[in-house]
Amino acid sequence: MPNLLKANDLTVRFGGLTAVDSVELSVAPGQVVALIGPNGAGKTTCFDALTGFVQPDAGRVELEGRDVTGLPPFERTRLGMARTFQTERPFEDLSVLRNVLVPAFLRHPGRAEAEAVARSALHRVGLADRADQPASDLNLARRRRLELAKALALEPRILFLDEVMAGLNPPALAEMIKFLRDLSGEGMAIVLVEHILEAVMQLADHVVVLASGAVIAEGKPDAVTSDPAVIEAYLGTE
Ligand SMILES: Nc1ncnc2c1ncn2[C@@H]1O[C@H](COP(=O)(O)OP(=O)(O)OP(=O)(O)O)[C@@H](O)[C@H]1O
Repeated sequence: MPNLLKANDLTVRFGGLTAVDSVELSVAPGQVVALIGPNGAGKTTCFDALTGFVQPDAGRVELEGRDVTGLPPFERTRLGMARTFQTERPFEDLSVLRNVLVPAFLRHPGRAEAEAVARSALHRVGLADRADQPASDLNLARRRRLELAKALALEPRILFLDEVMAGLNPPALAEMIKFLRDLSGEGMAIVLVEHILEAVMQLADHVVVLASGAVIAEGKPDAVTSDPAVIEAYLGTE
């Protein structure tokens, strides 16, 4: 299957620190790729460079063969990329529906169409019955689902999820894993930054391990998590 997303030689420096060091990555439609690695390994910075929130110092990002390296996030969004953030930031006083309408309007300027897209995204994540509540009423698991609904309302072809499972209790975690599996089964490509290895093992088709900004291992979840270099990277720094 041809690649949907491809990154070549992606490099981000902060002063003397190379936070992302010549990373190569490709993602096919429907594929779940997990970026893992110890704290400070460069996962979020790599995400930021892929989605346009940080401009890389070197390298290239392609979406369906088109060079998007210089494009700002909103233009990448228009081309089919959507992301969630490590800390969810809903408009607390707005209703759950209105929170999802904001991204839906980016693609659909007409109210009726935007609302249909927003309601469908809420339905998808199991929040349809909360549409009229203020976002501030939602518990952590539902706030995470709201973040997903906001991303889905952008009608992406590739979703970037930054630690969407952190802090979830076991039933909420299992629900999220099932939901993401279903999405990928429908052809959605997903790139995850995730610390919960149990979720990575269950979800990822391909795991990329970063340490000090560089890829130190990649492959199937089982092979990667038993790789001595990976174990060493985790034990050596945490
Ligand atoms: N804006 C910035 N300015 C300077 N240094 C930064 C900046 N953002 C990140 N860094 C540094 O870059 C390195 C990679 O950070 P990053 O947050 O990408 O790692 P991470 O793997 O996502 O970590 P965590 O798992 O803790 O979220 C770290 O050393 C961090 O301190």
